[in-house]
Amino acid sequence: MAWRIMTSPQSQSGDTLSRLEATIAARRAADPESSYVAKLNASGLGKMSQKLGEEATETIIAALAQGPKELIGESADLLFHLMVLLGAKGVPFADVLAELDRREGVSGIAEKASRPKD
Ligand SMILES: N=c1c2ncn([C@@H]3O[C@H](COP(=O)(O)OP(=O)(O)OP(=O)(O)O)[C@@H](O)[C@H]3O)c2ncn1[C@@H]1O[C@H](COP(=O)(O)O)[C@@H](O)[C@H]1O
Repeated sequence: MAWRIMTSPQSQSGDTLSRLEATIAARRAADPESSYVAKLNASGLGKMSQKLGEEATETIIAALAQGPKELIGESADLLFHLMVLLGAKGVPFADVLAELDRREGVSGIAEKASRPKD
């Protein structure tokens, strides 16, 4: 049976990640004892990058060996940690969306073939 993922009306509006970006910005300077976002920021870019890598690995494991519920959970962790890293680097999420918009309609195969040869 095909899986049907239930989405909330809120997440369908497409601004979930934008709201998360604002929350992360607001929590960055909070008390690391009570805020995970602040704790991550206090620990530095190295730790944030390491967490992103760990969540990517856990997402891969979920995809290969677990079910949709686990894949959804790990994907949420992955996106959250990516948003924290982008925030720490001062990269607006809108810039990432703009890059995706720029790529829209350009086949990955064609784009790769058009790259200059070494
Ligand atoms: N979306 C999230 C979110 N997703 C995952 N996590 C946390 O990410 C961590 C990842 O779990 P892990 O087991 O991999 O991490 P860990 O082993 O506890 O960490 P390490 O000891 O390895 O560093 C957990 O502590 C999760 O609770 C999140 N923490 C916060 N948010 C959002 O950020 C907002 C602000 O959070 P605070 O800054 O904590 O107030 C929240 O209201 C949420 O909207």
